[in-house]
Amino acid sequence: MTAPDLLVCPASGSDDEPFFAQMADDVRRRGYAVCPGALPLPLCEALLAQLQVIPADGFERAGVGREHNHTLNRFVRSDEICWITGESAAGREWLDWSARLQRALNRQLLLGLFSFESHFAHYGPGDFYRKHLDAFRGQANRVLSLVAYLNRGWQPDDGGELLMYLDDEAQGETLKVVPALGTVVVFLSEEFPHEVLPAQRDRYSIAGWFRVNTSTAGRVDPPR
Ligand SMILES: O=C(O)CCC(=O)C(=O)O
Ligand SMILES: [Fe+2]
Repeated sequence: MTAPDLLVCPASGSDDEPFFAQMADDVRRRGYAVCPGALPLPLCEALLAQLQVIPADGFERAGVGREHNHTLNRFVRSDEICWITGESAAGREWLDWSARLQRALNRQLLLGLFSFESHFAHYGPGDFYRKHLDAFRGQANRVLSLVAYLNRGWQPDDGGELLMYLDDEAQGETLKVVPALGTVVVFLSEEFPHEVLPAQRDRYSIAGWFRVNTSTAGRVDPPR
């Protein structure tokens, strides 16, 4: 099992556009991008401060599946989540940043991304999210997954990596992403099974999904 060379995005500069262009290019060429330092540090800090003021009951046990298929399943995932609605300044700043990324991806990849939903996730020591796909071909309108990490000073033996299965069919090539502060991952939701390995310490991230509009008469999807 070998990991491919990582194409690392430029890690400095206040302008997001070079990061967005690199992400679009990587997604076009291979379906995913891993971008250390892509989430601007002031935004990381605002989000970390926001995490500290969310009351304990602001987090809920994460579930699996959508709408009426939504179930809690502790064998699949054991993290807790808090949806980002844009009520806080940090939440709004995050949604603005994601909206700019969405526009850049639409411009460069013509994906027709239409809406975005995202939540904070907290994995306590030992928590996990087993191998899964974020969307299933044919039914899903989740097109592109986005994960941003909010962990300072993550050490190699802290664990908690995102394990991506790059080609499930053939050689079983995988890639481990360290959940370090500011690292952003985007990938085609239907294409890449992935899992979160248990960590030794608290692990914070934001997981989000860009969706296309699959509304038909009488059924509004994405639900609002
Ligand atoms: O936190 C991560 O690294 C990935 C989380 C994930 O796969 C999900 O929430 O669907
Ligand atoms: Fe996922």
